[in-house]
Amino acid sequence: MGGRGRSRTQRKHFRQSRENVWKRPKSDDTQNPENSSNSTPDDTNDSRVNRDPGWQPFATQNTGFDEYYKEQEIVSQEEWDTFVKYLRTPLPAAFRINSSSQFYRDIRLQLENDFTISLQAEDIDGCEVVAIKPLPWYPNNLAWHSNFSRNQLRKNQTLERFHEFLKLENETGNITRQEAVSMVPPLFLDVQPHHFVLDMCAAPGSKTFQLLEMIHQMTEPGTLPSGMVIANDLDVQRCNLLIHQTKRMCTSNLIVTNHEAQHFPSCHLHRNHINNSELGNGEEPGITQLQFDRVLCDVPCSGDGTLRKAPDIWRKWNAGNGNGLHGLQVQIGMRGITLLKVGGRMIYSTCSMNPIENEAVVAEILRRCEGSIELVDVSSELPQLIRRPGLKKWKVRDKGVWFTSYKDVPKYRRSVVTSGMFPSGKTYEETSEHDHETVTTELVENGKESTGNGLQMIDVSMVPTQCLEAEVSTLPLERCMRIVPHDQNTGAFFIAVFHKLSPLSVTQKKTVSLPKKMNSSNAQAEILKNEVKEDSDGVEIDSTGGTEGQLSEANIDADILDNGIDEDALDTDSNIMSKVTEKEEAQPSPDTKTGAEVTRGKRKLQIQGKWRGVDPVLFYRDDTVIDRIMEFYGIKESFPFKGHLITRNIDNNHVKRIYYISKYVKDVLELNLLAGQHLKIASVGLKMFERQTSKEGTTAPCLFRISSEGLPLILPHITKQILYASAVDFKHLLQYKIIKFSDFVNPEFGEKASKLMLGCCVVVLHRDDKDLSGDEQVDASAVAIGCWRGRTNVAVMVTAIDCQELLERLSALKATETAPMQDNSSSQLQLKATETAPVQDNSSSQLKADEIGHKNDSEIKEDIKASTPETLG
Ligand SMILES: C[S@@+](CC[C@H](N)C(=O)[O-])C[C@H]1O[C@@H](n2cnc3c(N)ncnc32)[C@H](O)[C@@H]1O
Repeated sequence: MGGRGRSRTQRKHFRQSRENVWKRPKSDDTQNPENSSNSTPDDTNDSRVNRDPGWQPFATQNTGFDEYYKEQEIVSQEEWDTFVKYLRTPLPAAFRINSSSQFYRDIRLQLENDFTISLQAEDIDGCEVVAIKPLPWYPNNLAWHSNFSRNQLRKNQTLERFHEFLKLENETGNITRQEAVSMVPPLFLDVQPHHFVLDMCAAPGSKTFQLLEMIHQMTEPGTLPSGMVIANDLDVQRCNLLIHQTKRMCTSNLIVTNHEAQHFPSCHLHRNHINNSELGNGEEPGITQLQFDRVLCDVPCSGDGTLRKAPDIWRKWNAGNGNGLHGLQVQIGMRGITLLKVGGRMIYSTCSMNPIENEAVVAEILRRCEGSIELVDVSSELPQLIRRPGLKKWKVRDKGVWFTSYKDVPKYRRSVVTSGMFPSGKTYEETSEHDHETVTTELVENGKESTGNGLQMIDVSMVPTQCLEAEVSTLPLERCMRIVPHDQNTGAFFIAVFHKLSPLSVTQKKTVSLPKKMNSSNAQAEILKNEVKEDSDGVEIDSTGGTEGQLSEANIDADILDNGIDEDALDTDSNIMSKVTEKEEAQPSPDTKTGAEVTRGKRKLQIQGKWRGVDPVLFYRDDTVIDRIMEFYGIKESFPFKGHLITRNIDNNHVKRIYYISKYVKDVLELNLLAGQHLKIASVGLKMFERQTSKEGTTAPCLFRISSEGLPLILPHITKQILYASAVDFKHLLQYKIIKFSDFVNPEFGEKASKLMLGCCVVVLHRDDKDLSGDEQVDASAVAIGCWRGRTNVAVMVTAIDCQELLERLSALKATETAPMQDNSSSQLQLKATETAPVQDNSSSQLKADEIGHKNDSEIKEDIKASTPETLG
C-alpha cells in the first residue's frame, strides 16, 4: 500500500523536478569514480555529442570554484584531485523504502534477498558492478544505493525486472527516490510521534516525508499519533510538489503552508493540550503560542553540493551566490530558533559546501542567541556516516577580493559583506581605532570607493589578497558536520544540530489566559485579536541580513504581523496560486468579494478565507450528511469524527471531498480561524470521503464513498458495508475489477455482497479461506480495498496501478497460494469482465461502461486530476 494508504498520486513531481543532465552513454561506467579511472563527464560529453550533434557539452570546471575552495581549505591539498574527480562524476541513484507502507518489510526482503543476489551476478556491459546495497548508516536497511544509471535500467534486459519493480513501487509510493545525503538531516532530528515539527523550507518534500514517517512510526492501524508536521515553502509551485509528494503518506497530521520562512507566523494551541509540566507557575488554561519540539531549517542555498546531479551549476557558480544568501539563511535560522521550544532541537542544513552559507550562519545564530542555544555534539550518532567537523576558520571573498576580517571591508560593501560572515563576527564598532585606518580609509582617500554612477568598484591593488591569515572562531563549530562526495560516493551536505536551552532574551511570551468567565469561542477570538493588536505595535526588524543587533522574539513576531496583511503581497500570491491550482468548484473565494476588508494594520476576524486564490479551510458541520455517513458505514462512536472534518468549499451543498484532521491539527486550525487566519494553508487533512457523482451513486443511501487514502484510518472504526473475501476472490477482484455476485468462487461472498446496501463497501482480504464469517479484528496486516456494491455486482474502486501493485504483493503472501482458477472459469470471468467494464483500468479502453454505479473513465480522470497538486476541495 502506497504510504499509509493507497493513493492515486501520479509521480509527476519526479518529472517536474530538476532534470539530471548527466546522460551517460550506453557503455559508460562512470557511476563509480573508483571504477572509472579515466572516465570523466567529459567522456560523457564526447559520447553525447556523437549521438546528438546539436547538443552542447557542459563545463565541469570553474577556476573560480577551484580557487575559492582551495583557499577555504575545504579538503586537504592531497585530497583535492580526488574531491573534484568525484564532483565530476554522476551521482549514483539512491532510494528509500517508505517505512509507513504496509508492505515495507516485503519490499526490504525483496531487495535484500532477491535483487541483491540476482543483480550481483549480472555483468553489465562487460563490467562487474556492485549492483545495489543498503546505505550502512541508514537505520533498518531502509535506504539503498544503486549503481545503475537510468539508461542501464531502461535498456538492459537483465535489469528489466528490477526496473519494473522500481517503477511500480515508486509510483505507488512504497519507495521514494532521494539523494543519499538529503536523507541525513531528519535522522539527527530525533523526531518522536508526539512531536510538533516545523519544516521551514520543505519543498519538494523528501525530508517532510521522512518526518511524517517518524511521526507515524509505531502507530497502530486506525489510530493517529499526537504529533504533527507543519511543512512550509515560499514557492507555490514547489509547494504543490510537496503536497503531491506527501499525499502518498496519507496523513491527517500535516499542514502545508506557503510563507516566507523568516516571517513564519505564530500558530496557537489550547493550553490544555500542553503538558502540565510545561505550564509555568500560576498559568491558567487558555491559548498559548505554539512552539515546536523540532524544527528543520533546510534552507535555500547555492547548492554546489549537488554538482554531481546538476552539473549546470559548474557554469553558474560564483562566490557571490553564497554571500547573497547568508543574510536570509541567518534570518530563517533565527525564526526557527524563536519558534522552537526550550529543550527542543533544530537542524540547520544546506546542500552547499560554502562556509559562508554554513559555519558562518551557524556562528551568527549562536552569537545572536547569546547562550540561549547550544550546538549539539552528535559525533556518537550514526557512527557509520562518514562526516567531517565544521571549519573554524574561513575567509570572505567579494568581487574577487579576499577579506579575512570585517574591518577590511570597504564601507560601501558593508551592506553586502556583513560582520556576521566572519569567524569572529566582530562588528565594525568592535574593532580598534587603528583597525579603522586600514584599507577602507585608503580606498576612500584614493577616491576609488564609488564610480559615482551607482556601480561600486574595488581597487584590487589596494585591498588584501591572498595569504592573509583567516580569523579563527572560538565557537564549537567542529560540532557541525560536512559531508564531502569522495568519503562515501555521495553529494555534499552540511548539517548543524541546535538545542534550545532557554528563551531568547527580551522574549515576550505571547500567552493569553481566558478570563474566568469568558469561555465562548467569541471570547477566544477577542483574545486572539487583541493579541494580534498587541503584537503589531510597529516593531521593526532589519531585513538586510546584516543586522548587528539582537532580534527578539517579539520583534520578529511583530514583523510577521505587519507583513502578513500586505495587500500587494496577497495579490501577487493570489495570481500565482490561482494559475497553478485547480479549484474544486468554481466558487470565488469569499475574499475576492471582501478583499477590501483586509486592510493594513487592521485585522478583521473573517469567517472565510483570507488568502486570495487559496480556498478557505472550513470545518464541515453539516450534521445531516455526517450522520448519514456515520449510519451508513456504522462508524463507531469511539472514533473522534464530528469536529474533525473539513472542506475547502464554502458551499455545503457542493462539497465534493471531506478531509479528516487529527486532534492537534484541528486545534491549530480552529485557533487560526479565530485569530484571523495568519496561516496561509495550501493543503491540510487526509481525504477521507468523496462524493459519488455517477448516476447510480446519487441514488445510493450515502453519497460519499470512502477514499483509498482514508481507508486505512477509518477501517477499524466501521462496522457496516464490510466484506471479507477469500484470497482467490480478492485476487479476482483486483484482476477483473468487476465481478457479478453469482460469479464469485465463494458463493457465500456473493450472497453477502448482494445483501449490503447499494453504494461504497470495503472488501478485506480474509487470510483464513475457510472462515469468511467476518467480524475479525482488522490489524496492521489487513489488506483492504474500496469497492462499489452495484445492483448486480461488486466493482473495485482502486487505480489500475494500485491493483497491479497489490497483486504483486499478494503473490508473495502465503494467503494467495491458492489453486489457480480453472481455465474455463478464468476465461469466463475475463469475458464477463470484458462485457461489463473495468473500474479504473485505463488500459482496457475497449470496455464499455457497466450499468452499475461505479466510476467511469471520465470520473477516474477526474479523480486523478483531483489528486494533482492543488488547494484541496
Ligand atoms: C533546499 S530546498 C528544500 C528541500 C526540502 N527540504 C526537501 O528535502 O525536499 C530549499 C527550499 O526553500 C524554499 N525557499 C526559498 N526561499 C524561502 C523562504 N524565504 N522561505 C521559505 N522557503 C524558501 C525554496 O522554494 C526551496 O523549495
